[in-house]
Amino acid sequence: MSKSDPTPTPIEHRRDEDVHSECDEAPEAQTDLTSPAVAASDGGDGTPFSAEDLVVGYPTSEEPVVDGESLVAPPGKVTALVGPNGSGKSTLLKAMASQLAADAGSVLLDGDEVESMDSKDLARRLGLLSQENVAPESITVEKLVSHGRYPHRGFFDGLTDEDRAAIDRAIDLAGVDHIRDRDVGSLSGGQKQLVWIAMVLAQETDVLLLDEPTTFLDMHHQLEVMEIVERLRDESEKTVVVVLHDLQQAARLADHVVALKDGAVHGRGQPEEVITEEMLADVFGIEATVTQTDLGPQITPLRPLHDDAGADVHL
Ligand SMILES: Nc1ncnc2c1ncn2[C@@H]1O[C@H](COP(=O)(O)OP(=O)(O)OP(=O)(O)O)[C@@H](O)[C@H]1O
Repeated sequence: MSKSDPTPTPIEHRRDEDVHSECDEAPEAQTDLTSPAVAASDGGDGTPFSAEDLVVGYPTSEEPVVDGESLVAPPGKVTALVGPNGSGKSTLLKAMASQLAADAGSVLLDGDEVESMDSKDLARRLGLLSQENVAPESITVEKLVSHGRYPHRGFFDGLTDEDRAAIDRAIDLAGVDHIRDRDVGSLSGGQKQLVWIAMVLAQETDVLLLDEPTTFLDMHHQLEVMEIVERLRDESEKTVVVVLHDLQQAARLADHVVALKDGAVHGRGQPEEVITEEMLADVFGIEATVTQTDLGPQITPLRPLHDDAGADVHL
C-alpha cells in the first residue's frame, strides 16, 4: 500500500517500473555468516519463503537500496530483520511482499514467484503489516479488521460465517475486543497498531511479514505482540519475517536473525551467532556488551562509536 493510498486492502501490488535494474553477484559461500544457505536447514513444517539476488530501489534513488541480496526465511520459524535506520529493512520487506517491484531477482513463496501471482491469490497466502497504514474516515475497528478478509471474498460477497469467525479470532488474539465498536480515528497510536495487527491476522495467511509490529506499544503490549507471534509460529507453523528495532526483542523472539547495513546482509544465523559485540560495532556503530544467557544474548548498549557521517565520537 502506498503512503497516500487510504484503501485498507491487506496487500496491494505496486510495481514501479522506473526502478533500477542492476543485479549484483551471487550469494557467498555457505560457511560465510552472510550466506542465505546458513538459514536453509533450520526450517520446520511451515511454508518456504525466500528471496534470491534481489535488487530493489526507488525512481528517485540513484543506486539500488537493496543490491543483489538473498534471504531464506526458515519455514514455520520467525526471522528477525534488524539494522540501523535507512538500512533497507522496509524496502526489502515490501519487495518480498511484491508491494515494490524488484529490478532483478525473485521471491519464492512455496515455490511460486510472488511477482507472477494474482494479487488476491498472493494476499490469501502472504500478509504484510506495513508501517504506512492509513485508515479511512469513520471506520470502526471491527469493519477495518474485516478488510483482512478481502482476499477470501468475491467483490460483491458479504461476510460468510467463516469470515466472521476469522475476524473474531483476530480481534481476540490482538486483544482489541473491548474497542471493536470504536472509530479507528479516535484511538491512540498503540491501539491503532493493535488494530492493524488484527487486520493482518484476519487475513489468515501462511506467511506473515511484520514491519515493526511493536511500534507505539507499551511494554505490556509489546510482550503480548511477541507472544502472538510465538503462538503463530508454535501453534500454526506460520513463517514470519519481522522487522524489529529492539535487538533484545529480536534475540528473544527470533529463530533466525538477518542483520542489514546499507542494503547488504552483514550477518545471518541464530540470534547468538549474529547478535555479537562485533556486529553491534560494525552494523549499528555502537559499543555494547553482549552476554550470552539462557534467554539468549543480553545487550547493554554503552556509547555510539561514530556519528551519522562516520566521524569518530569522542566523549
Ligand atoms: N519512497 C521512497 N523513495 C525514495 N527513497 C526511499 C523511499 N523509501 C525509502 N527510501 C530510502 O531507502 C533507504 C532504505 O529505507 P528503508 O525505509 O527501507 O529503511 P529501514 O531500514 O526500514 O529504515 P527505518 O529503520 O528507519 O524504518 C533509505 O535511504 C531511504 O531514504
